[in-house]
Amino acid sequence: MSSTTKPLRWGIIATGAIAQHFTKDLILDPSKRDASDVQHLVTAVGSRSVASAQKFIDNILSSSDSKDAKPCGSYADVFADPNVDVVYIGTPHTMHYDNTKDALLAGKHVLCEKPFTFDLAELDELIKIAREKKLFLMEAVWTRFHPIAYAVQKEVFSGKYGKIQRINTIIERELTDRMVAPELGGGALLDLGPYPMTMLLLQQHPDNKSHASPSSITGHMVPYARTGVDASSTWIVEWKDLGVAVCTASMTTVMSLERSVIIQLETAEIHIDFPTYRPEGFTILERPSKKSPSEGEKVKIKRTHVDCPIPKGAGRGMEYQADEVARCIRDGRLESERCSLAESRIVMHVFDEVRKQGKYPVTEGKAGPPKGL
Ligand SMILES: NC(=O)C1=CN([C@@H]2O[C@H](COP(=O)(O)OP(=O)(O)OC[C@H]3O[C@@H](n4cnc5c(N)ncnc54)[C@H](OP(=O)(O)O)[C@@H]3O)[C@@H](O)[C@H]2O)C=CC1
Ligand SMILES: O=C1OC[C@@H](O)[C@H](O)[C@H]1O
Repeated sequence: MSSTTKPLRWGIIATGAIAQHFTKDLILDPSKRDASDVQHLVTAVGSRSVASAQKFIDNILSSSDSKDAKPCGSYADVFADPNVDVVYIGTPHTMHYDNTKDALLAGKHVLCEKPFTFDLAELDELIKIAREKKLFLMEAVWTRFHPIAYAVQKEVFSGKYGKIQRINTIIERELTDRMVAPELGGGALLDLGPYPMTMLLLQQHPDNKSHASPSSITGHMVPYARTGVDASSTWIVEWKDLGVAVCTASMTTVMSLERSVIIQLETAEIHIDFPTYRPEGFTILERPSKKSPSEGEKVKIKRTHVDCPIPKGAGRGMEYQADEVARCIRDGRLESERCSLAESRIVMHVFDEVRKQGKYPVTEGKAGPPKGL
């Protein structure tokens, strides 16, 4: 850590599971992951109860440079704190819009958990406010910053295996109460769907900020009997000239499958390991020729496994996105190129369409029913 680096001062909103994971990674020494140009400090923690904020500080921050973070018994107190530069939002989905909006209106930069918002209309409003107020805004798509994301893109865009023909990507996780609560925007699509979409977009858009919307979206949802949200969703997305992708997000089964993504190129397949949200390796399977084998012919496939671990000294892998936020804010950039708002917009647009076709139930959350139902 360079002593001249000015720390970015974070306010953490909510004290739940992911806010804890993120904050533990955030306070790790950046120089241990070759990120000596940034420094992070947590200056405030906001919760619906001040006791919970204090407990979070005691458990997570007490032996760090951030030990003096202020416990706040409301999110509003964090937004109003002059010692906070950027707010991390770790509340349930249906609160992301209100929380992000309040933070932006209070003049804070924002990093918000996935899914960014409940629908595209909400996201567009947030982008408008951020641009008007010249504030940084990004969805916390941590996988985009993992070593494997860069390594797979390098293989795909090298051109040596030809163009992408198809992508097949799947995520499966055991459900929790939050994940099936309609009023919290529960369901497989919104909770898990961002990961297949990230895997897909990383391979489709080398510049990470294409504005092209898919030429077709077809969605199917299987309801979860107890609450009516989607227990699993499958959607097919197609871009002109970019091949077709089949994505699945499911809470019905949890299998130890061998791969989370299959990228089929003209002369090779790339299989990315599980789990879809944090893979650390992939296999390249090269075919000897583009032609189909003749009957009885044994095709020799060359298999190369590539390890891409989150390096030792790093945490769970949530800190890389925080480094990106710090660099963007330091350099006066209002948006990340690697995790662009255009890509988040495509995700929300696809989800809106899948929910419409899959007949996702009207939510009682603050965000209201998905537009178009
Ligand atoms: N990037 C990633 O890898 C992950 C991202 N996520 C995303 O993070 C968000 C939160 O998920 P997660 O941390 O698992 O959820 P939790 O239920 O563990 O935590 C959510 C927190 O939000 C606050 N909250 C405010 N209002 C409510 C409410 N009505 N009901 C419940 N909690 C409320 C609470 O904090 P308090 O009491 O302090 O106010 C609560 O602890 C989700 O949008 C999810 O998609 C989740 C897991 C992984
Ligand atoms: O974002 C997520 O990634 C990891 C999963 O365990 C979690 O349920 C989900 O919200």
